Amino acid sequence: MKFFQVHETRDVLRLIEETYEPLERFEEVALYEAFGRVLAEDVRAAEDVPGFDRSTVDGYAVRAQETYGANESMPSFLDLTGVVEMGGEAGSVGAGQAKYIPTGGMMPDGADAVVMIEHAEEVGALLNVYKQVAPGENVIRRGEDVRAGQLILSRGHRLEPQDLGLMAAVGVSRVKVFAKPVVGILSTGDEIVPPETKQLKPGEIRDINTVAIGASLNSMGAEVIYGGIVKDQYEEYLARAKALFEKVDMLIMSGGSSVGTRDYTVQVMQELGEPGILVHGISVKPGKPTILAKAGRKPVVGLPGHPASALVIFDLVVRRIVNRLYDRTPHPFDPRIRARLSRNLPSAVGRSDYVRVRLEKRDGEVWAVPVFGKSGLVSTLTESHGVIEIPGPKEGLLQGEWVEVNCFAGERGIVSEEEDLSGGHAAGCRSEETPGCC
Ligand SMILES: Nc1nc2c(c(=O)[nH]1)N[C@H]1C(S)=C(S)[C@@H](COP(=O)(O)OP(=O)(O)OC[C@H]3O[C@@H](n4cnc5c(N)ncnc54)[C@H](O)[C@@H]3O)O[C@H]1N2
Ligand code: MOO
Repeated sequence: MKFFQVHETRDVLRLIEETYEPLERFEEVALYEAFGRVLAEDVRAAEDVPGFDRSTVDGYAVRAQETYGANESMPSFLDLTGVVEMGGEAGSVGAGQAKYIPTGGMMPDGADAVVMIEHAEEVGALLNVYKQVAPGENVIRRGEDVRAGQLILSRGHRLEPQDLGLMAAVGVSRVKVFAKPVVGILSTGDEIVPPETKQLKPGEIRDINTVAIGASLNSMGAEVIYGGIVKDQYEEYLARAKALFEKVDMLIMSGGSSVGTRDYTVQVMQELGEPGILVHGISVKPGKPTILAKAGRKPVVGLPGHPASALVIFDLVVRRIVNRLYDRTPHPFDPRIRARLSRNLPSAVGRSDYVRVRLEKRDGEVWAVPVFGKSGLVSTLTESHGVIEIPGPKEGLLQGEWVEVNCFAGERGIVSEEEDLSGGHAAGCRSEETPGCC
């Protein structure tokens, strides 16, 4: 009799960290091409940013102590000695003097604060100052943003727009990044036909997983080689898997992961090379029949055929493996949103359950409403914004309990404007289109 030797989720996650190694292929790219790429080395600032003291307002560069006590009825009077030009030398401000300075202009020597133009008045060559300023007021100091020698970004960091801006500021115009991992995906099943198929024959279904998993990989910056659909026929499956395996850094197989008589994925994966199968069966629902293997240095994953299972396991397992290829430390907080559970959820002790939920706003609070449905139903995913975990040791969760919703990555988590849940964005979420969840 065949059965799964299921592994605890936490053991599988540890095994992923310990087993799979970073890619050793790098390339150098210009900043303009670096968005979304993962740094292959630490980046340090070679110089201070800003490189000189700058004004943060349009106003007058002064010596702060000469404005002390100034107010509307008793202004300070200073000699106006000139104008600071943008992008040029600023000269100096002596005792009793002031210079006009635009926002971002270089502070003249001797000046230590800027009076905003709203609080001063030019009267010929004199400046009346109506409000005192403290030393450093309205000034960004040299090196206040970044210090020369400072570590600004670490290896394994995925570059966001603000990171590119920071590197531009310190004069880093090209960066060494990990090569995009090339990931192959192969779907198996006699009943699976391409999505373009107009007329399905009895028993046929269109391939959902290839495109959905491919897009999930693209969202992580991977390059995808679509291996197509292969019949449940061992020799053909093995030949196609071997051919694809040669071209990729990681191989994903969808379907045939269970223990049925025509489920050949385990056998095929075992044939790809040593050390072979590491895990067949994880104590999760959905996704129990997941298979993890390694052939040489390359990760090989067998995803359960049910589309909802395949995508939940992508988020739980495959995402982490791709991050290992990038030597990327997971962000300390994933985009999550706290919500209250709308109903009791029982669960089997010893198994981690991942329950799809839709987020709803009721009386000013965000509620997580379970979206039930078998893992073969893909529409349950588009109706949900994320999943909640019921950890292995728990018997379930209670109605009204606060839960953390692990939001689906990218566009799968869109919450429409009418349903705007948080009035803002979840921590770490930068997408304009996904208030509350991203
Ligand atoms: N005796 C047992 N049978 C099953 C068990 C079990 O523990 N004992 N586990 C069930 C679970 S849970 C899952 S999940 C599935 C996983 O099965 P496979 O990975 O072998 O997948 P298939 O049998 O090939 O397909 C399952 C289901 O999904 C559909 N499918 C497959 N590929 C695609 C695709 N690319 N796009 C859309 N849909 C796909 C396929 O038609 C099947 O309906 O095993 C259970 N069985
Ligand atoms: O564990 Mo399966 O993946 O529920 O359908």
